[in-house]
Amino acid sequence: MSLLTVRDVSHIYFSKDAKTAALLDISFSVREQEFVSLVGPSGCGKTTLLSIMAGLMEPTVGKVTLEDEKVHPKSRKIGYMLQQDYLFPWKTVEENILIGLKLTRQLNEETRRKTLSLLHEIGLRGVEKQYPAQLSGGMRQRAALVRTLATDPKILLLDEPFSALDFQTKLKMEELVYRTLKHYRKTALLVTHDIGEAIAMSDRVILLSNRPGTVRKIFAIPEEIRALPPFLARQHPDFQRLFDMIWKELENLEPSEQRTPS
Ligand SMILES: Nc1ncnc2c1ncn2[C@@H]1O[C@H](COP(=O)(O)OP(=O)(O)OP(=O)(O)O)[C@@H](O)[C@H]1O
Repeated sequence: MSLLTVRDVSHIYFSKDAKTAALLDISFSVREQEFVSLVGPSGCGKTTLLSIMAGLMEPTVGKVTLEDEKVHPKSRKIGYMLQQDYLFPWKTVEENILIGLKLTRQLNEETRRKTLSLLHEIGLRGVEKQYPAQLSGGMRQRAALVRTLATDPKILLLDEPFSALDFQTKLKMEELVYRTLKHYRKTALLVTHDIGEAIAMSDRVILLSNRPGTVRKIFAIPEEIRALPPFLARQHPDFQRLFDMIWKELENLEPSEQRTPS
């Protein structure tokens, strides 16, 4: 069943002396418990599309619905995780991960206990009273993941959440996010520049064209790769074939100076 639907979305940025067409006629849907990635050339409108899906921006044309209702920025059904963790530096880890619950008036003994137990499950026991500056980049992103999951959103929108991390930490975070979202049966949409990450984590990969971004192709990841966690998925014999297929499509789209494999 479709959880989130993007229907005929186009977006134009208007400024004083210019018009920038960012997205053109985008339609797709995300099913419950599905993990979908969005990849595409730099500047093709991925972040714009994610902001529209989060209800933070109104598209020029078209609409996005979540469980058949138009998305809006205050919806508790949407969780957002970004490249920067945006933890409040003056608040402890515990205060940070409980902030969404507090703001949405859902904080009680049970939600507090559940959130702290999630913090412990993902390996952050003992840091509750510490401040974000005392944690490593990977630990901060883990805390940000707990904060996002605390309010029990229906869908998580992930905007390059691992791109600021070193390679080893990034692989560990991919694994952790994948396992946590599968365990809690969450639906997710990931924007990434990393084709390997998209294949390893997703059920489907949507490739956008150059700006204005349109849906160029949707790749369904074969069951035998989908069933594996990211680390093992990357070692599957068909992984490289898929990577090359998407890379080739992307390469045809990129301006020539940007053609370097990631
Ligand atoms: N506020 C804005 N006003 C005008 N133009 C904008 C604005 N925000 C984005 N754009 C333009 O819209 C296009 C799409 O931007 P967007 O950030 O959505 O792309 P992206 O695919 O996420 O980029 P990247 O891969 O580099 O992160 C770009 O050409 C960008 O310059």
